[in-house]
Amino acid sequence: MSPKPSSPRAAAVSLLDEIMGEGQLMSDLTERKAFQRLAAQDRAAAQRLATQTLRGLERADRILDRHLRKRLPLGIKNILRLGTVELCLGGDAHGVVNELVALAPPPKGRGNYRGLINAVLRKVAEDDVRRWNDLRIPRLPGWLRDPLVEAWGKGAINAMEKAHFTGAPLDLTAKGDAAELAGKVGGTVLPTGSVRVENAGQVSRMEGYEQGAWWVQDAAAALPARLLAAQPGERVLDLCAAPGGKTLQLSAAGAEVTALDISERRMARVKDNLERTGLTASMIVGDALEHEAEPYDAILLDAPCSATGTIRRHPDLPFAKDGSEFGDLIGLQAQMIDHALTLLKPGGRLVFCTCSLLPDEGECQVEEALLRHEGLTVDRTALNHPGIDEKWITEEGGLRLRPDYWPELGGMDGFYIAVLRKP
Ligand SMILES: C[S@@+](CC[C@H](N)C(=O)[O-])C[C@H]1O[C@@H](n2cnc3c(N)ncnc32)[C@H](O)[C@@H]1O
Repeated sequence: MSPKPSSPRAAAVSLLDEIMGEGQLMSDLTERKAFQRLAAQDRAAAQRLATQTLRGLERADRILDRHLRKRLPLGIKNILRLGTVELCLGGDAHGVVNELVALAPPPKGRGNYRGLINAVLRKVAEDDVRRWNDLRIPRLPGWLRDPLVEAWGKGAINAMEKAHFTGAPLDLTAKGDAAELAGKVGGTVLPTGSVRVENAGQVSRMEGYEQGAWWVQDAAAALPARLLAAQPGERVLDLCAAPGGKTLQLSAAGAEVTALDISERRMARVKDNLERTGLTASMIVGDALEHEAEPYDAILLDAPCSATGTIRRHPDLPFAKDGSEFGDLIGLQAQMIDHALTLLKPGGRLVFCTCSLLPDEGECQVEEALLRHEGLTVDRTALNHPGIDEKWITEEGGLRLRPDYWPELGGMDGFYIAVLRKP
């Protein structure tokens, strides 16, 4: 069931239905016309409701299991999940229950979902709200938890799940001076140079947005371009560029940047971002594997990947995906590394990175690239950057970033980064 998104709650339930029922990602769904027809504040509210429901889904299901005797259609279950999470997070019972009851179809024959939703949510409001904080931190689904436990151990995964449940603050990259920006937006400068803002409101209303003084970019996602350390006038290729956070960093460093991405729709966002910030880059819509050009001084390859490092910000991913596409992505990443090396000058540097927690998309890719390409080396000295903890450096000389790092500062996205040097 997919109610018309006439209100934030209706839109949030539709998002949940399509994420869990059809394997769609929230970032794609929120760009659709039906969603865009909502007012800006309703869109934000719907996303917030769907996001908090996904973060608390396991807890909601544990509570609901005590009240439900039979399997329900996904749409009805999602109404109950959203209501349970809202009530447990302090939502007003009267308003929440009444509106959610109306989202179910009217009673027909023996099916009365409205009556069921009303009865169950009222019980939740009376009996279960106080239990919420005693329930365990929601776990990742087995298809993702198992390989991650194998890679990083149970303790680390528990800590990552805590970070996923907590969510993420807003991180900005300054076009100019980070300390000055932090002062203007009421943020703090992180050890690696990003600016972190707690409890930020609407991004487009923040100081400096219109002037393009900064862009939104997680602290971990800002590191690949920092480690590439582009010099003024260098020819740099951003091989999978959209929506363009790293392109902006390379351009702000004074490099002559070519930004390439296969997606025309996503490249339009690179264009918007360049316009807002007053930065420049040549833009190409095309397949990275087919790109030919004069050799570049440096290449940044932020390859398409499982995005499992971004679950703090995108809690829909574990519910929309099941890992079946990851094998193809791993193959594509290796092909991209090989092709990127053909586009690089001798002595040039290739920064390979993925926002993934899976070693197959990080450490293993680099180990295998070193075996395939004689003379290719990992530049460990490039990791000599403020804020980088030695413990993050991997055996092969890359950088492993995880959501459970910096817990006292508010965490970071999961990422893998390595700076490779062509012989
Ligand atoms: C991780 S995202 C890049 C994020 C970007 N670097 C940033 O910082 O904003 C990966 C990108 O790879 C692009 N992509 C996927 N397959 C590609 C291909 N064969 N050639 C070029 N780009 C591709 C996707 O469209 C997506 O925008």
